[in-house]
Amino acid sequence: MYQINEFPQKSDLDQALANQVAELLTQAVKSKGKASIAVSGGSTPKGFFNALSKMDLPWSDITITLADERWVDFDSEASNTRLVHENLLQNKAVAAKFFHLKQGDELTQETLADLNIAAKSMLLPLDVLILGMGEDGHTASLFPCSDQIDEGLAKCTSPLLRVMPKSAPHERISFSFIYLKQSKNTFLHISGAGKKAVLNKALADSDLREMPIRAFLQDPDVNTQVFWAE
Ligand SMILES: O=C(O)[C@H](O)[C@@H](O)[C@H](O)[C@H](O)COP(=O)(O)O
Repeated sequence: MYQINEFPQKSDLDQALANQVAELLTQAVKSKGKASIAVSGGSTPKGFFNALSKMDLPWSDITITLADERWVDFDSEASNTRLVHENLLQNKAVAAKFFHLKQGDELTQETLADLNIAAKSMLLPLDVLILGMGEDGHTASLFPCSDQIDEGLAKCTSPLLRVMPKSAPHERISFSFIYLKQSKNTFLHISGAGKKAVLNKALADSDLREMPIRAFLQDPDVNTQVFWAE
């Protein structure tokens, strides 16, 4: 399921999303003493990150992670971890904890197994999930072009999986759908006419492997809040 929330301009969306996420994280810390949020990389979220970073939250009780990460070093321009550190782990949010998806040099089976154990104990289920969407309908690193898409969408798999997309650079690590769908609150953050057209295409059909974002729009157990601005 989904609801579409449209905003006149991106700055209005960024602030509205930051306000809603701030409220959800505050409630989670009040009720269980901690909160976890997974955000996405890309060019869309910078304004949202900046707005959220200035909010007065119990940041030391909040753990931030990523829905997916390119398996590159921190100083790479392609690093989502670097993007989050430079734009979200700033201002008041500098006190937040960060769960690194990229740990070590190689994404070996042992590394993945250790990360899965740590993610289950420290993060899951997520209180807040912020998804992006590519022009091909991918979300996180659930890419239609990858050989791992069936595993990524599978009903029974581990929280994290290794993905080698054919239409995007870098080896990646991504949370799987079955674990992302358990998030207490799921948002799809997109902007521009192009992404609205991709969303409409996703809503017009049902093949999940063709457009993995459909899994978050169609699943009756997920209530995805779409935040879109021109
Ligand atoms: O690692 C990534 O690339 C992201 O997690 C990815 O899922 C992103 O959210 C979309 O590709 C949208 O990216 P833009 O915001 O740049 O369009």
